[in-house]
Amino acid sequence: TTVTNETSIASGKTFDYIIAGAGLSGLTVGNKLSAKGYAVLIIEAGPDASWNPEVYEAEGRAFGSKTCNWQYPAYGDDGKPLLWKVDSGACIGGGTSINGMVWYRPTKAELDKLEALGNRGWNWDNLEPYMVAAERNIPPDASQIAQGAGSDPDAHGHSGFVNTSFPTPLRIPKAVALYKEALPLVFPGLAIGDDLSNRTAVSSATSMYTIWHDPVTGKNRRSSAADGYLWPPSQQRATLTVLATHKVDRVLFGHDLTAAGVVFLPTNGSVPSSKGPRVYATKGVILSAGSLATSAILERSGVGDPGVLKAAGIKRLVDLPGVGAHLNDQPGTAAYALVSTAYQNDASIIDNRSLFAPEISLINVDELWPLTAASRIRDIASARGLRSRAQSLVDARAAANILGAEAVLNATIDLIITHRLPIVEFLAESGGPALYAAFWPLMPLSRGHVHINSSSPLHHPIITPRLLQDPFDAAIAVSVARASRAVFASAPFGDVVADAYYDPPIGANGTDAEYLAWYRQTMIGASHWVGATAMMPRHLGGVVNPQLRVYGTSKLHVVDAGILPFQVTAHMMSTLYAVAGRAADVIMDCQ
Ligand SMILES: Cc1cc2nc3c(=O)[nH]c(=O)nc-3n(C[C@H](O)[C@H](O)[C@H](O)COP(=O)(O)OP(=O)(O)OC[C@H]3O[C@@H](n4cnc5c(N)ncnc54)[C@H](O)[C@@H]3O)c2cc1C
Repeated sequence: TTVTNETSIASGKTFDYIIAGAGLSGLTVGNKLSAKGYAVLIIEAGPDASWNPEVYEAEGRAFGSKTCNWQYPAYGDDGKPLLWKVDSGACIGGGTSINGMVWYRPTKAELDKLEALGNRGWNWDNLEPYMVAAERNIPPDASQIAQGAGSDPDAHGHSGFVNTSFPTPLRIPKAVALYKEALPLVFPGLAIGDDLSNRTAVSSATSMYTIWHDPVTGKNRRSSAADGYLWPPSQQRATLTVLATHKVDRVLFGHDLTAAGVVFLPTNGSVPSSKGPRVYATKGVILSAGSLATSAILERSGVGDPGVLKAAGIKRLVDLPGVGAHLNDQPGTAAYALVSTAYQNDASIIDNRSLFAPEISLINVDELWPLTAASRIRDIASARGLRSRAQSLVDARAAANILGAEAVLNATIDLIITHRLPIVEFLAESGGPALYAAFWPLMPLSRGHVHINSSSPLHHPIITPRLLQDPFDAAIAVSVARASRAVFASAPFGDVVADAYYDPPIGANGTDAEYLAWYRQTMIGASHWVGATAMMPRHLGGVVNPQLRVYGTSKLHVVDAGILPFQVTAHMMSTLYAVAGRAADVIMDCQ
């Protein structure tokens, strides 16, 4: 495999396939296509950062690090910048080079819902084998099992390329034991188990990560998409070329809007975009630049909402208002409890290591609202149509998007009500002088958008997250924030916690308005962006069809997190490796 920064490797040349973005999806698809003998070029905007311990050491990355991170600005509806920046992978490996590495699987119900939204073939039965194929699970050892870790062999793959395992040593075992005792007291019915990938039996467990333990250095190492699909000696092949530090500007179309290649340029801006070199593809162009960048490439190529294209000075080729609409992420924040001084130096309670969230709990409506679940569900079910209409009118100004928003909303409500899928993720942690919980609504109904406002590929996309705009999301946020305080105020923490209401200093009698105001002030996106190029029927505001082909074009596909129309109730990677694996087969079948 050739990996280079040299423009000349691609300039003026012809490949079978060109892929934009060497992140999770681009590397998975590129690996599979090149294995079949196709000549594949992947163009990645960022560098190869595999030499950097911030990337390869699982615990080497400081929070908010700029290494391999676009740190995109985000904006409110008023166009003013928000206080937080959006983390997004910016080197070979994409998000998997900087992410939190948490690994567990989604459920059958939600993957089947992809198909129910009009995407034939995209269901659990077809995707699960790809999840299995991607993973190489390393079971816990006896001491990890004794501390609550466990791995159900049926819920994992065992001979893939992405390593999954528990950290050595496990983190904060005494605190995790207290969390396991306290959480079901506050969320009655929560099923504490040993493997969150087996969701038929478990809804809270010790976390597993995409890591492996290196006995030579004694450190936990990240297992990124590049570690799995690009660097291994067994995966080297003459048919794969990766051009790093170059950005795809736009797609070149031939006759009948058939994708024929791309214009690209060095990410450092050393070549003006009007002079960007071209590279050609005979079989297709695949956009895998991620939820936050693929829609920008489409828009610069003339595919998108006519209003957006006009404002950016781009000639319209395909009227596709779903591009950049339906953007969705989970709004997260954290609440802290002060640990009594006697325990502040106890490493089994506070270790200040950075493998995030040693215990993860997934909480459903009955557990969040034990006394009022039925009436809450009635409220949300009766308001569903009105809500999506109002929201989408603000978002996208297009009829198809309103219908699409409604279809997604109905699907989500069905998953919450009929399948009792979780609505909150609760992550147990400690740090500094405190124990703390981070949390977010897991399947938020609010939706934002991401668009360009200029034709330059060197300008960042304009991300408008619109987190917590929907009243249902806001109600969940307030309730889980309150519940987090109750966890730290519960009997199991009696000895360890000195102040359950340490930060924010809002007491048990704080009002909903106070909790909501604090939540809005402190929240950031959980980095699980989906929806910007949704796989849905075109009349619902979809951008790609079930073959992942962009509507109105030929030989142009999107394969990345943006094609998911809604959140899954698991961190993204397990689903995305499966989606990308199947996508490669679907795209080859199109030939
Ligand atoms: C901070 C953070 C923490 C996360 N934690 C977890 C976690 O614990 N568990 C989990 O499962 N998921 C987690 N995720 C989410 C997960 O990493 C992403 O969902 C996943 O990487 C998305 O894959 P993708 O292929 O869509 O895009 P990415 O992996 O982001 O890849 C897109 C690539 O395209 C490149 N690119 C962008 N624009 C262009 C262009 N114009 N031309 C060429 N290349 C371009 C980017 O540099 C990037 O390398 C996290 C993400 C982040 C950012």
